Amino acid sequence: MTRGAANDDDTELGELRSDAASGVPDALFRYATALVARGRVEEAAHHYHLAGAAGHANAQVEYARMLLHGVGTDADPSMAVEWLLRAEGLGSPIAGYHLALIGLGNLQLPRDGRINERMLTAVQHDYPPALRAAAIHFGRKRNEEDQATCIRLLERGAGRGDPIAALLLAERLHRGEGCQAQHNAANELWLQLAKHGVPRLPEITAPLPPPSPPRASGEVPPGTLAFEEALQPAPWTMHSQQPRVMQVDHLLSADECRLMVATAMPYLRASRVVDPVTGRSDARQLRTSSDAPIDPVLEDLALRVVQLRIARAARSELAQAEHLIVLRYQPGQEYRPHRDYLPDRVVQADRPSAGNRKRTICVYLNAVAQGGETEFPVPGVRIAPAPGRAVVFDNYTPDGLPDPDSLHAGCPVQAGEKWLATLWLREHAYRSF
Ligand SMILES: O=C(O)CCC(=O)C(=O)O
Ligand SMILES: [Fe+2]
Repeated sequence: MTRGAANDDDTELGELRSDAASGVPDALFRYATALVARGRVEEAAHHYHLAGAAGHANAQVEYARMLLHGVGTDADPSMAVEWLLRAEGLGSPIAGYHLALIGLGNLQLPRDGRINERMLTAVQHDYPPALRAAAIHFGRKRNEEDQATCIRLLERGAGRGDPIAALLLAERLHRGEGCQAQHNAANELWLQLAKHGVPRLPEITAPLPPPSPPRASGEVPPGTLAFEEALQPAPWTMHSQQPRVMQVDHLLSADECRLMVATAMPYLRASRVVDPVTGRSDARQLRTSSDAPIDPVLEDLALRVVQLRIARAARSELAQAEHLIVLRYQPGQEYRPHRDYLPDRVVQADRPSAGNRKRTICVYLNAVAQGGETEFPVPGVRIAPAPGRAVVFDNYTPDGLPDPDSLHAGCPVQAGEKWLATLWLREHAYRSF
């Protein structure tokens, strides 16, 4: 039960309700927002819809987000796009940001040049999630100008209250990445964050990823937003042909690894895995780590770009990916030998049209002091964690059957922590946008 739902003393809500009775769009919007804060999402969706229909752009955006994620109403991503286009037509840069986010999936909207244009508009309007995504984008580049842009954008985001921008900025200031080291400024940021209950990130450093190969249209000049760079599949080295096991080095930048850890930290819980025999999600002993399944509601554009990059490194589409999982192993924790494909009954119960988990990609997010390798006992392959490195492997044989030889394990961590991001990739589209 939610706080306000059973509370007749909620005078603030009562006042907002009587204001909303006037039918004035902004009053409807404010009432809906108060309802969301009290967890009354069905009523909120209804009132956002009313305000949106009356031409309130921010209500249109909020209603669209509810349609996109099926919160307070049935999920209807194509209707969500229609409402966002309406709001964008009324001049909302936030609507444009959400359209860019949807466009990355290439399902409800084509993944075209509009993504960069919309992002740029949202950046120019100082919308914090857009600032964060642009900062991380420029932070991958090797030239000084883009590195300085990354710092400036993180400063703008942090100044507008984005805790993740502040965390990323503090790490860069502390280490002098893209700027002179400024320990006092970093400490001040950490102090402010701690006051809001935001802990420091674990230590994550990584070399800058290699520059992406030039496009047909030539090099991207500094200062250009070009998200399509994430589409270029990174080269891999083959460890085994049967089953196929590949390694991709320097896939993610330090900012990208830190973003994943920062997003996951508040949601970590003891891991559960699907028991291959019972199909039940209670075999705790198989995986002793903690994990954070990242609900798509939590995905900002930066995290979508990173996932797109990861999916493409596995020669797959973002839409085929199940929801991102971030895992943390502490000393002694491990993921015992297992296979990632699901029992048929689980596939039947969860998006059967997507098929099974054909391929997996795991990305190591930090340097593990000792242990934590990913081991494939059948081909005898062992891959050591390194920040930004990925391991890609097939769970299916080339003839399209579950491959028992895909057996693998996350070896026990002996010292330090291991952070890992996993995308399980289905045979067909799993996501709806
Ligand atoms: O921790 C590892 O190295 C392996 C993780 C894994 O097997 C998975 O996430 O499916
Ligand atoms: Fe696995």
